[in-house]
Amino acid sequence: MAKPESRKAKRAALQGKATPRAAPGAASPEQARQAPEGSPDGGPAPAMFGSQGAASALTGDAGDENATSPAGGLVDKSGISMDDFTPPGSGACKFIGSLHSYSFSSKHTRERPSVPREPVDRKRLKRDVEPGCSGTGPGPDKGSVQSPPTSSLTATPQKPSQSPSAPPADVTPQPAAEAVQSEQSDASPMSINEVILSASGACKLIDSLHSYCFSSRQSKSQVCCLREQVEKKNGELKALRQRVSRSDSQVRQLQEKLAELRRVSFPYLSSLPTPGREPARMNPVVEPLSWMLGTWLSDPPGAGTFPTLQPFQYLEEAHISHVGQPMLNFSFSAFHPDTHKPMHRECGFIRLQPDTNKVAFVSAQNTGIVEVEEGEVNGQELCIASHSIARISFAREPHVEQITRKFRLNSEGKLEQTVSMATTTQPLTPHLHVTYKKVTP
Ligand code: HEM
Repeated sequence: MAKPESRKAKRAALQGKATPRAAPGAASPEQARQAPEGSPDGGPAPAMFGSQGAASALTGDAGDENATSPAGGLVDKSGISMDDFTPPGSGACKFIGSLHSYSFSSKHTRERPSVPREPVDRKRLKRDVEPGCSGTGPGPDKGSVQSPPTSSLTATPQKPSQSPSAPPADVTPQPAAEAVQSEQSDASPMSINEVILSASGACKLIDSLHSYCFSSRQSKSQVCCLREQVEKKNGELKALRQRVSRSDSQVRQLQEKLAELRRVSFPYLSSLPTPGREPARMNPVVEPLSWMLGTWLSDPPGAGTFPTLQPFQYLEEAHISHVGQPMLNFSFSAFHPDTHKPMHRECGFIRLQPDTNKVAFVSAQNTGIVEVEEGEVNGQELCIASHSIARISFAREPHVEQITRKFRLNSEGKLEQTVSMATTTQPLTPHLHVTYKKVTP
């Protein structure tokens, strides 16, 4: 609520618009009474500019828009003229004046639209009725209080209470503070004045705006940079996808070609069991040898001996399987324990004479030997001895002349193989011993 004194001061200022405007130092006695005591020349010292009372004396009433300046200068719709904010000899005021220029232009710009905003209309209406309005219409003060602010620039950022460097509210003399309240509610150009007069606060505000502009520009350039990178990566991704797609189609073509070749070259392959098919049921004939089935790995490494040889070690994989036929298929592959280089290899079949425990062991070895061993299976032990041995014509000497083997499943569930042999130079002597651990069912 504006006190009567404040309203009176405003009314006086309003009336004073018809007369040449007084110089800042020649404010009305009432305004002079409101000025802070510390003012050097009784004029509008910076602290005094924070007082709405002083500002009111300079500019006239808030509702006095588009009034003509007494000096004949340009006056804003709100009654503000540039002269009001640029007292001679004040550097700060010049700076503030530039802000006012912005404020003015901003205000004009915002009021330029073809469809005027409601507050503007209301103000214009108020201006029109003011001179002839004595009782029924709103008076200058009343109208000012009811009118919403026409410019956000004139009110929000420039309130002393919101500016960190603005003079504290309790420093303002009481009448002036009341005037401030009155003028704030009017959203008059006085509000602009008030904030502009707190120069350091305005500077900080502008600085912060500058830094915002700068960081915004930086961010924009970073965003541009990132966009370029993203576009580049998208291009690369597209190229890679095309390559993958080409590769996929090539793989498909090769698979089709391979299938075609298989059909042409091996017409019978198409009838072979597929890998996903269930394993064949074991033929009952070979059931006494079922304990040998599986894939086995030497554990520990096999040990080799012979009178003519240095003892040696080896790794060996034994694979013993069936395909439903009355026999087992086997392959033994030995490797060097350090280099894993392939060494001795052999593969063949183990047959059982039906309804007996007689076993025939048929093997072909990479050393050029083919042999048949025969023997018996008893429980989980198979003992066999060479029945016939043949070799290639250029087989190395000394030639093996006799071979005996023993397979057994030990108490630990491991498979053991023991091999002895006789050569043209040595009698029957142990040559190999290896224990295998099962690695597949
Ligand atoms: C039943 C199967 C095998 C037979 C009949 C056989 C036979 C022979 C014979 C006749 C020799 C020559 C001995 C001499 O020079 O006095 C030999 C040597 C040798 N055997 Fe076997 N062997 C068999 C399995 C293996 C296995 C599984 C290994 C494991 C790596 C192996 C490793 C060797 C080695 C390292 C030598 C000495 C170097 C060589 O002559 O290559 N043998 N073997």
